[in-house]
Amino acid sequence: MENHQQDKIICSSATCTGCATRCHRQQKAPLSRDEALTILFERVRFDLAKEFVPLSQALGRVTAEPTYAAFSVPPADTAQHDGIMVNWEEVKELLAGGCRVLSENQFRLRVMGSVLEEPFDTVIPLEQVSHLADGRAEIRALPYQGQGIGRAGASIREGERVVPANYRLTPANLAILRFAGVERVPVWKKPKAAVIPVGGDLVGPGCRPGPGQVVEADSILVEGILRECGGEAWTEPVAGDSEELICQAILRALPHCDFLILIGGLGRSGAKYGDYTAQAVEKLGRILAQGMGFGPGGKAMLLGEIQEKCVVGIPAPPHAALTQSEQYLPAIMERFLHCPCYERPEIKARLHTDYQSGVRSGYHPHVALSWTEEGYEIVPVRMGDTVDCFVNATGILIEEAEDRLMKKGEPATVQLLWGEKTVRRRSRQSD
Ligand SMILES: Nc1nc2c(c(=O)[nH]1)N[C@H]1C(S)=C(S)[C@@H](COP(=O)(O)OP(=O)(O)OC[C@H]3O[C@@H](n4cnc5c(N)ncnc54)[C@H](O)[C@@H]3O)O[C@H]1N2
Ligand code: MOO
Repeated sequence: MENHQQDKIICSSATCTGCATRCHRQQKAPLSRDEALTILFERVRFDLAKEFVPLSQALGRVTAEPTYAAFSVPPADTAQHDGIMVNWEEVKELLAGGCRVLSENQFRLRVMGSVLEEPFDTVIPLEQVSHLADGRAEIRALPYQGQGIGRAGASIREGERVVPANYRLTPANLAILRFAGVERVPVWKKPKAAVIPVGGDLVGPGCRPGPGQVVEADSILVEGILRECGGEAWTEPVAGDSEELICQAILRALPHCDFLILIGGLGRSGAKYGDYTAQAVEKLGRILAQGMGFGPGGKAMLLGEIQEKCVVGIPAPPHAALTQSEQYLPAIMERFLHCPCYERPEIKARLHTDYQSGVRSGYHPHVALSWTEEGYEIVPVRMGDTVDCFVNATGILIEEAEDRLMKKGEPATVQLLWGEKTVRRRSRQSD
């Protein structure tokens, strides 16, 4: 198990970088996000039940099975335009005999959408027909056989697969399902997550924090990301700083959710310094990975399992919660829903300043982008729980290498938080 807390040689230094102890914490490379998720996905089940929902409630839901057309559309052969229905063989013979005039019983005037009538098999559009005063019709040329007919099932065939399984339903999908006679669709039940903030220093929403206190805000971030991915999430009361209180909160929430998110109490010094979350997870289940790659916050990130359910520990400093939640939670939701949850286009851009990646991991900070004549430039935002980081950032800088000084002007990968229209509109003025 890659759990640093179980290493035998471990120092108690608060700063775990480059010290002389050479403990296991320094010698082991942290797991990457993908390695940690692979361990989680191997050990924990991510099963969801199916449910049928009416089309009116199916937007954005993910299909659990393919859906098939209940009937053919159109249900019968129909005229594709206003015109006259004719029998093609009869018209051919008339024209061969040098006559272009049809008597009243040789055609029928019909509007678009009219069902084809025996013995007719072709529709000549009105624009190509002259009506004579005596009720007869004159045509100009021989149409091709079957011209102007929309065949039964030409749009949709009865039994045809309309939407495959594991497909997130769009408005267009709902329209074609309705057209094909499907009114209830099988979808995966939304993955349900209970969120438990941990910390005696937290005060509720709308409260003014006193010295040493902070408003509990990480849960609304986590809930929002989960909902954007198609999940259902709610926040439990804050758990105080003790193993027992955290265990009680976990056991209260666990029966009602598919997976559990704990926020905070994950400091690497553990219980010795008042952080009990990892200890509580170990007491009730097991830690599968802790202390993963890329900062901010990766050192405290935890994945575990309690009663066969996935447990995620998110570091609490808000910018760390932001970074880690955005990188882990959509991946977990994708595992539940078998379909992409959060797609961010990646671009290459040039660094406007030097950046230092994490000492024992990579770096995924939020950044602003500046749109210039030569393309995008990556401009830092003010880190931490700042408006700059939470509002003005338009991308995430992706650097996997550890302990690397990225130099000004160097190309780097950025995940865009929006499409380019928004990113350019919010383009940061760089100096
Ligand atoms: N001895 C060490 N201490 C710490 C280390 C370390 O390596 N050695 N790493 C630091 C780093 S880096 C991180 S990241 C944090 C991980 O912190 P926790 O997840 O344990 O966070 P807490 O201690 O519970 O809280 C930190 C801070 O965040 C604010 N906070 C907490 N909960 C919320 C919430 N729900 N909403 C908004 N803000 C929240 C609050 O100001 C807390 O004081 O560990 C460091 N320590
Ligand atoms: O891991 Mo933390 O880098 O202070 O947020």
